[in-house]
Amino acid sequence: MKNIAVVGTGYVGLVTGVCLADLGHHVICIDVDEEKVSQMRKGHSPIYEPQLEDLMKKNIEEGRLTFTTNHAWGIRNMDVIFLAVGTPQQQDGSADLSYVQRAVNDIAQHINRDVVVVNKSTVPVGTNESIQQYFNQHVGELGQVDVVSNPEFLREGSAVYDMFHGDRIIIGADNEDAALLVEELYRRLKLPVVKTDIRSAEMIKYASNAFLATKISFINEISSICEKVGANIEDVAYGMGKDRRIGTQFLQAGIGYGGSCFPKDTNALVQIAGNVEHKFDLLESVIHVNNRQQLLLVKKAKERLGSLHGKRVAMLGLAFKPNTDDIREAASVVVANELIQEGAYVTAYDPIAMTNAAKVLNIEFANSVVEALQEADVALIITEWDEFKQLPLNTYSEHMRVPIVFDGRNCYTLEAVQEAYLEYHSIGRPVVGEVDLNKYLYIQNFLSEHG
Ligand SMILES: NC(=O)c1ccc[n+]([C@@H]2O[C@H](COP(=O)([O-])OP(=O)(O)OC[C@H]3O[C@@H](n4cnc5c(N)ncnc54)[C@H](O)[C@@H]3O)[C@@H](O)[C@H]2O)c1
Ligand SMILES: O=c1ccn([C@@H]2O[C@H](COP(=O)(O)OP(=O)(O)O[C@H]3O[C@H](CO)[C@@H](O)[C@H](O)[C@H]3O)[C@@H](O)[C@H]2O)c(=O)[nH]1
Repeated sequence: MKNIAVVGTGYVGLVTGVCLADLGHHVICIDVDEEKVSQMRKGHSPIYEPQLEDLMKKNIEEGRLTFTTNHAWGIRNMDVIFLAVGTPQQQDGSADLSYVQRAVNDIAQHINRDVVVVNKSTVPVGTNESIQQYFNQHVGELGQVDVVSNPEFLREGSAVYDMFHGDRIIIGADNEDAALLVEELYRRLKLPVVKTDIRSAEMIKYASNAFLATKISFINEISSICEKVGANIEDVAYGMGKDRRIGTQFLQAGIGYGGSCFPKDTNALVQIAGNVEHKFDLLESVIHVNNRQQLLLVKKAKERLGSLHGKRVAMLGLAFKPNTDDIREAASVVVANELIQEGAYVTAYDPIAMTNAAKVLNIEFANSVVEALQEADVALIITEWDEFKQLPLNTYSEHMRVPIVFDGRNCYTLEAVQEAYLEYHSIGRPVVGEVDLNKYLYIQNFLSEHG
């Protein structure tokens, strides 16, 4: 069992640290954020991620997992140092490597022996070679540093599960011994290992995310055509997915992909290609389709209601996907800002992500689905939380002023909706239960005037 430091305790760093500790290694997690570290020391996870907190507490209690803000304390005498700091998007779409540079500098100052540095941050091709050169120049006689690229493929919301059940572990290294050491760290997981050179490992990460994003934009384009030709996207995707060469996954049509990875990594890959004078037309289209898709519900609602000015809009869901509190690059942010621009009154509800959303959105937040739907003229479903999927469908008509729902995640079957009193618009499927808006509003006005 090894002594391991993990630098950066976000989604990737914390989950990696906790899981490596659970595999029996001694792990110290280092972060510059004092508040986060003090929470984690008490066994509290700063992020919402199923199973994570229980596993953290268990490994803290069993003495294999500690946390610090002190790089010197965390780095010295380690066998392996994992790097898992953020690589956010810059204005021009390229990856911001300043956190990586800072962390590499922090690590270099404290290395006092031979060590393997394993990079889990998603970085442009060639970055890990630059990191290797930096260590060669700055660590000197104190120890030999070998840099290994080990990109991460976990999904938020199922990060712990993915760590233990991933499809593959990618190890990109120029030094065979360093690659073997990293393989050994994960051996107990019994997962397929792909060993390659550093540049190919870096590219595998971007190409994988870009391919998955392409599948999503492709199915979203097909869904728009389905709406016009009278086909049903759910059946189309099911039928396509039955072909094993296509596969069933990532064919869920919706309001586009969000999150901290696909948007930034697709943009970064366009930049990486551009740097070597390759215009990545296909990926640029994928991004363009996604940007358009995120606004689809607002466009449809506007067309249906004439104008959204002064209308009460209930937004169900804010997280970029279920089972996470993350709203980075979430469609909800784009949708809410567009609704405000259109002059609508927006009330949103999300089971977990409202605290994060309140930091960036100037809208009203409700304490429940029912509170969000109260007197609404239209409801938009943004995230497919189970809570929304399991909602009795008459809840909409019982609480909304006009029961019109635009479902961006196809949460309900058309058969179920047909049974309910509801006008239902979804993605790539026919509209169900169209109400006569004029008659509806007339009755509503009559009732409010005459009690
Ligand atoms: N979030 C995901 O699902 C996911 C999945 C696969 C890969 N990735 C990649 O992994 C990397 C990390 O992503 P994330 O979502 O975990 O990031 P994050 O922003 O959630 O966390 C990064 C952490 O690093 C800390 N940090 C920054 N500089 C530091 C330093 N010098 N020393 C110590 N700590 C420092 C920050 O305080 C923060 O807690 C990114 O490159 C991302 O693209 C993310
Ligand atoms: O069929 C689908 C599948 C996903 N999505 C959307 O795509 C986005 C991303 O979803 P998902 O991939 O499940 O979540 P992430 O946590 O962003 O994980 C992706 O990004 C990570 C960071 O790089 C990688 O590690 C993972 O392998 C990769 O799946 C979300 O907005 C989803 O709603 C769809 O619209 N349709």
